[in-house]
Amino acid sequence: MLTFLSAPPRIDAAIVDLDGTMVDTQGDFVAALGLTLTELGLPVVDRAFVAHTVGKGSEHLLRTTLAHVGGDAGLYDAAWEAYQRHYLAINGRHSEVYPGVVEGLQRLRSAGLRLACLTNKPTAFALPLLAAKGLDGFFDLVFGGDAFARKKPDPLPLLETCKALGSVPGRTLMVGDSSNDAQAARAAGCPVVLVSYGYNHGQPIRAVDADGHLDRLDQLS
Ligand SMILES: O=C(O)COP(=O)(O)O
Ligand SMILES: [Mg+2]
Repeated sequence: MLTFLSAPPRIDAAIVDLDGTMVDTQGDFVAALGLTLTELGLPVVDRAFVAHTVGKGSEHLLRTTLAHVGGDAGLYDAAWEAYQRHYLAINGRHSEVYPGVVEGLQRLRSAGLRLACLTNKPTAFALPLLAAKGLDGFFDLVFGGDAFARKKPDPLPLLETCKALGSVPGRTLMVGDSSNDAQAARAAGCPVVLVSYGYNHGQPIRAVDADGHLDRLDQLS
């Protein structure tokens, strides 16, 4: 499965990140934040701001956005209610599956691996997005950022996902797009490969320690 690595580990299962790895969701984040900020009478944010800020969950994105546009921290609860409402209404409308993702997931499944999607996005956003993009059928399990007590880059969500998959971390491949995924994988003891086209807080992904870097998920072979 990881023949592009010099010493490929044996893999029984894979954990795949969602935003920036399988689906380019930047447009959904910009749209839902725009509707939320407009409702609150605040200025909107652009794509570049979202690309730098996304990755540590929706609560972090919203708090950072409010601070960036000069919104009072006391607005957070109202903003969170509005953001969830708007995000669920537009979920997937401004998002695209990256080239090679379907083929890559098909390869992982044909290799007999159990698959989980593990994202920092709330589970209630992740499930309908995967379904809308026709990706839900690939996954035995889907866990969002609210599924466990801590989010990536903490290793806890990976360790819990390995347990749920019935697979040991050393044989469970993490596929992600950011240092959150890589740090969580390293701390959990999972091999990790990173895609080159995602968000990674606006930083170069090849500088992030990983077992390999891919330009498309169908390079997994
Ligand atoms: O919602 C986010 O902040 C990013 O989610 P991800 O873990 O799927 O990249
Ligand atoms: Mg990601």
